[in-house]
This record gives sequence, C-alpha cells and structure tokens, in this order.
Amino acid sequence: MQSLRWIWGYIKKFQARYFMGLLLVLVVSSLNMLNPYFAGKIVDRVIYGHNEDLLWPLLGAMVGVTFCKAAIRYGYQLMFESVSQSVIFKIREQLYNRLQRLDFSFYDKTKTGDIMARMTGDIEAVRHFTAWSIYIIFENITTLLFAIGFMFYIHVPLALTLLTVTPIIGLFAYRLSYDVKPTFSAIREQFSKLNSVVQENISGNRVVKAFAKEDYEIEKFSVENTAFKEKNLESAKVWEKYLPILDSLAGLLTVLMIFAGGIMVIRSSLTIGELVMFNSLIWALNNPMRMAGWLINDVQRFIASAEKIEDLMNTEPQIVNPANSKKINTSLGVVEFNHVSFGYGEEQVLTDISFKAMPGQTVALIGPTGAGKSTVINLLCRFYDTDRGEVLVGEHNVKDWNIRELRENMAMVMQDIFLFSDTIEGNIAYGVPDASFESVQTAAKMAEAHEFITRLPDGYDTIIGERGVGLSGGQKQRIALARALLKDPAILILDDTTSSVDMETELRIQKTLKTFNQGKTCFIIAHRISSVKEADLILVMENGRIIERGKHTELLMKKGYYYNVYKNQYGNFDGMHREEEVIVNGTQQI
Ligand SMILES: Nc1ncnc2c1ncn2[C@@H]1O[C@H](COP(=O)(O)OP(=O)(O)OP(=O)(O)O)[C@@H](O)[C@H]1O
Repeated sequence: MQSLRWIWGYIKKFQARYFMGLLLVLVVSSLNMLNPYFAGKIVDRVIYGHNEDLLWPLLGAMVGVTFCKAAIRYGYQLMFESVSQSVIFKIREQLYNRLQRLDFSFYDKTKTGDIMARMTGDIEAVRHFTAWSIYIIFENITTLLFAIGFMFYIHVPLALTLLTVTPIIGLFAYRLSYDVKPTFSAIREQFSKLNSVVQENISGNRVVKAFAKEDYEIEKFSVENTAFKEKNLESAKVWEKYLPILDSLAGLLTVLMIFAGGIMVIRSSLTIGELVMFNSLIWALNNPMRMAGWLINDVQRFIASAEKIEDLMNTEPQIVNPANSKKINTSLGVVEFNHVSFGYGEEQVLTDISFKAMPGQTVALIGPTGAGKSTVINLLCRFYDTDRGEVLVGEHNVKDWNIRELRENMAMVMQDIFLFSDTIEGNIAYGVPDASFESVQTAAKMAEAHEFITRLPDGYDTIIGERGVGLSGGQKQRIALARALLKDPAILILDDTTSSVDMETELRIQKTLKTFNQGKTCFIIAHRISSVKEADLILVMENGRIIERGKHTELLMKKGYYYNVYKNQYGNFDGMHREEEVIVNGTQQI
C-alpha cells in the first residue's frame, strides 16, 4: 500500500490523462462482452432460428467491435506509456538530485553498483508497473466484473455454479502474493551486489590486469552471478508452484461450464446460443486467473524496487545548510581550527588540531601517510562535521555558512584526481563554465600544462577518456591544478598535487603559484620537502596530532620529525643545501 501511495504521488500530476486511460480501459472491458453476445445470437437466431438476414449485420458488428477495441487500446496504451515516461523522468531526476545532495559519509558507505541498480533496474520495474501492470490489472478486474454481471444477466444458476470456483482461486492468488514477496526483495538485493562487482571490476580493470587477477575476478563474479541465479530460481520455484494450480483451476472452470451448461441445455433451461455466450465469456474468468501469477510477480517486483528507490530518496545528507544561513561578507581567506577533534567512525582520526592561516599565507601539512592531513582539508571544506572544536572560515564557523557559498570560495586539487570524459578545455573550465578560452589557456600555462596540451593532436579540444585515461599521472595533476587555478578562489587547496610531476616542473609551478597566491590562503599537503619548504607555516602531523609547527628553517633547527624527513630526502647536506647546513649546524662548522 505504501508503495502504491508513493507512486500515486507522481501519477497524480498526470491524473487527467491517467484516468482518461483507465476510462478507455473500462470501455474496452465493456466492449469485450459484445462479441460473445453476438456469437450467441448468431447460434440462436441465425443457425437455430433460421433468420439468415441477421447473419451479416451480426458479423459486421463483431468486426466493428474488434476494430473499435483495437483503436481504443492503441490510444490508452500510448497514454499510459507517456504518463509512465513522465513519472520515471521525475523519479530519475529526483534521485539524481538527491545523489548530488548526499555527502561523503553516504558515499563512504554505499557501493556504486547499488546506486546504479537504483537508477536502472529499479526504475525500469517502476516504469513497467505504471505503463503496463496497472492497466492490465484494471482491465482484468473490470472485464471479470462485466463478465460476471453479464453471466448473471444471461443465466443465474450457471453463473452461480461457475462462481463457486473463484474464491478458491482468490485464496491461491493471495498465498502466491504472500510467499513470493520476500523472494523479490532478495533478488533486488542480489542484483545490487552483482552490479557492484561488475562496476568495481570495470573501474579497477587496470589493477586487475596488472596483478593478472582475471581468474580471481571471474570467480568472484561467478559467486555473485550464481547467487543471483539461485535467488531467481528460488523465486521461480515459489510462483511455479502456484501457476499450475491457478492454470488447472482455470481449466477446470471450462470443464465445469460444459458439464453444468450441457445438463441445463439438455433440460432446456439454457439455449445453445446462451451456452456459446458462456463459452465465449469463460476466458474473461480464466484470463485473470492465468494472469494472476504474472501480475502478482510484477506487483511484488514493483514493491521491492519502489521500497529501495524510496529509501534512497529519504536518505538525508548529514551535512546540511544552517536553518538561517547568514550572508557572510568577510575576509574569506582567514582559516582557523580551534581544538578540533574528529573521527570517521568510532576511532579518532584528528585530536586537538589548532592553527590559524591568514590571507596571503601558505600553510603546508606534512607527515606520514594516514596522519590525518587530508582529513583536515575534509573538515575545512565541511565534507564532514567536527566532533569537537570548531573550524572557522572568514571568522565564521563553517556550520553557519551556506555550503555552496563556502565551497564556491575554495578550489581543491584532490589527491585522487578525477577528470571527466570531456575535452581538456571542458575539464579545465569545469568550475567556471563561461570562462573565455584565453583564461583557460592562462590557467593551463600557470599549471605548466599548456605546452603538453598544445602538443596533443587536438590541443585543448582533445577528448580525454573516463577518469583521464590517455594522460600520464603528472599530466592529469596539472590539468586538475589548472582547473583549480581558473576558479581563482580565496582558498586554494593542493592535496599531493605535484607528487607525480618532475622536480623541475614542480619548481616552475611553485614560482607561478607564489604570484598567483597573493592575497589567497593556500593549503599544501605533500610528502616532499621541496613542495612545502617555502610555506609560511608548516604543520607536521602524526597520528592525528600536530607534533611540530613552524617555518622550514625553524623545523630543521628542532631536529625532530621534519629534520629526519629532510635528511632522508636529501641525504647528507651538500653544496646545494648549504643554507640549511648553516641553519642546522651553526656558522662555526662551515
Ligand atoms: N572516508 C573515510 N572513512 C573512514 N576512515 C577514513 C576515511 N578517510 C580516511 N580515513 C582514515 O583516517 C585516517 C587519516 O586519513 P587521511 O586521508 O586524512 O590521512 P593522510 O595523512 O592524508 O594520508 P595520506 O598522506 O596517505 O594521504 C586514516 O587512518 C584513514 O584510514
């Protein structure tokens, strides 16, 4: 019922068209009674009554009714199809919008394959139900009711005899519906799992090939595929158990009609023409019974899919705009973390993080992998909310900001670079779609990407494959950097952005960034000392805490973690790093 109420919420908008369609179904159901009536009349009046003049008009009427029904059916099928397409258009749109609003914590938990199953198979089940199942059910029920009414009109005792079988059929149909529902939910679940395996395999096909794990992947797929087959078979077993029963009952109905009707004809309480009418109408009783299994199948499939879609639509993002998000006009680049602690789940990832960055400053985060550097950035962009403490941007808690406004003032090059299957120009202009070609080029030049782009056969019009296939790691990083620079944000975040770029190119990028960053707050996460040494403030992180802070020279003097990393990366001090040697060892040793 809940699923029907839910789908009605969408059909309601097109109710005029939908009810018009149902009305036409009703007309066809009533027209279904005419041909059996005319057939009976031909037998009684033309064949036995020898009134041959009536033959052609009655046959003509039968042909007329047949064409009329076909024309009306064509009309209402179009109506149902157009309503169902509009309905699933809306559902698809709402689902997609919901997916845009859901935050990182949702995507952390949900598999892409599950989402794809919602957007494809489940939506198709809803379409099938609105475009086909509803009207077929309505047509079967109304035809059945008209047939019962008409049978009572023709001959009450025979009608009553036939109706004795129908409650038994109803009972089996109900049992089928009850038993088959859980099997459909199980099929939908398994379909999602199968989808996830396929999706992961396609996304990770390079890893699969690199590790020569094709056989393992085939085996993994086979497990889920077998489970999917089993679930379908379990479901089929349930309804196949009932289908022959329903079918046999329908067959028995014909036998019962011939038996009881024959006796009545022999006893002259029924004419042969009337028996022919019953015989022609019996399909109207049989058909719903034969179809019941399939239709219940469809309805249960619809319910299972509708529940899943509804679940997704009702999933609320955890990061939401404040009730009265203030219009914040302030110095955007001021970023402050005040005693911030955070964990993605139970385990604490950040502990008591505090620092302040002013516009024009560059803050670098360095530390071992898993130290929590990217997590700091996740909180700054409000991809997650802090557990304790506050994150301030422009002197206001990020929770008071309108999320879109907050993020519009930031540009980020993420560690895991994602490029769209679009032209290079389209990718760079992603954040500023109306940017001129010149500004796209300028951003690419700043990111040291212009040169290699112009060397490509189609230059900026080169279409890059999904996730940037066809480009090297360093090239992808530079395009992503250009995309961030074009946005010209108040806060620029570079998470491991130049890790795949050679030292020389990195140096040139750093020089350009120095001019670009004037007045902006820049966050750099890196593992290379060369990427962070120019920063105004370097935060060294370990196990979610800041263990050292200061400028490059200050940190070297501390001879702690940073100093060790420096030594590991540069080896023994040499001429090139004489400046640092002076700082660390003092002047007298030179
Ligand atoms: N979405 C997430 N859900 C649960 N745990 C996470 C999530 N993202 C990161 N973590 C965990 O939080 C910790 C800090 O991760 P984070 O990515 O911030 O480290 P990092 O210092 O940026 O590491 P790296 O230098 O390798 O990028 C790690 O233990 C990681 O496993």
